[in-house]
Amino acid sequence: MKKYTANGNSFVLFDISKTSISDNEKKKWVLENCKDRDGALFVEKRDGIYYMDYFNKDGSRAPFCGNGARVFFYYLQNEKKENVSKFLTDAGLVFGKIYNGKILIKMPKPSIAQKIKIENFSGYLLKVGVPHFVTFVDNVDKIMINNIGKKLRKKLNANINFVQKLSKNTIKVRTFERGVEGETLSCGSGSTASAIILNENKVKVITKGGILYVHILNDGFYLEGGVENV
Ligand SMILES: N[C@@H](CCC[C@H](N)C(=O)O)C(=O)O
Repeated sequence: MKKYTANGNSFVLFDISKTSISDNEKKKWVLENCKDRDGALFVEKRDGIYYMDYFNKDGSRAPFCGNGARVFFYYLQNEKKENVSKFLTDAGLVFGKIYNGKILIKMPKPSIAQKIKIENFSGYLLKVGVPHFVTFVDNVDKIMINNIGKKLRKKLNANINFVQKLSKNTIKVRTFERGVEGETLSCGSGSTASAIILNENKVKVITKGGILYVHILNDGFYLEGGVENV
């Protein structure tokens, strides 16, 4: 078992590519080893291609994790020395590349954002591999995220992102994550969902765990950030 953080989002990684274990065993490993972590990544191989199976710390499986995908790609490149450019997830095939020492992941194709109003918060519901609610607020630091974040997460069954616009293409984001049932230091798919709503070509996302960049290119949305081996 290895431990990583990616912009403050913390994971354990189990490489089971040479064996296979049941879903019940996976859940047991997650609950036993994720106490101080946000989630777990299982490295597997299916029909000759690497496959990322992601679990939140509460043992629930999620089809995708943006920061987790960066860790997964880092692990394949740097630890397993595998010269691969893509891997499978439950949200589809994901492409990765290394750019200036940072890991860039092409995010799953987002769904069309749906505008809603809930508990006095206007915002957008959209899926970037997993469901997100994005709401713009005046001061993100003033949000009582463990109260209102929790309430919205329950009502919408989504990850909840509170976003403050700092300049044309810089935002500050705090995320209440489903399956962690609390605020994480950053969320890759939540940062991407927030940048998609901002709708600029390159968005700097400031989170409690550090800085992420979301690039909006012709062929899709790319998430850039560091990975630390801890
Ligand atoms: N931290 C992740 C998202 C992980 C999944 C999420 N908690 C869910 O269950 O929807 C990220 O970086 O994208």
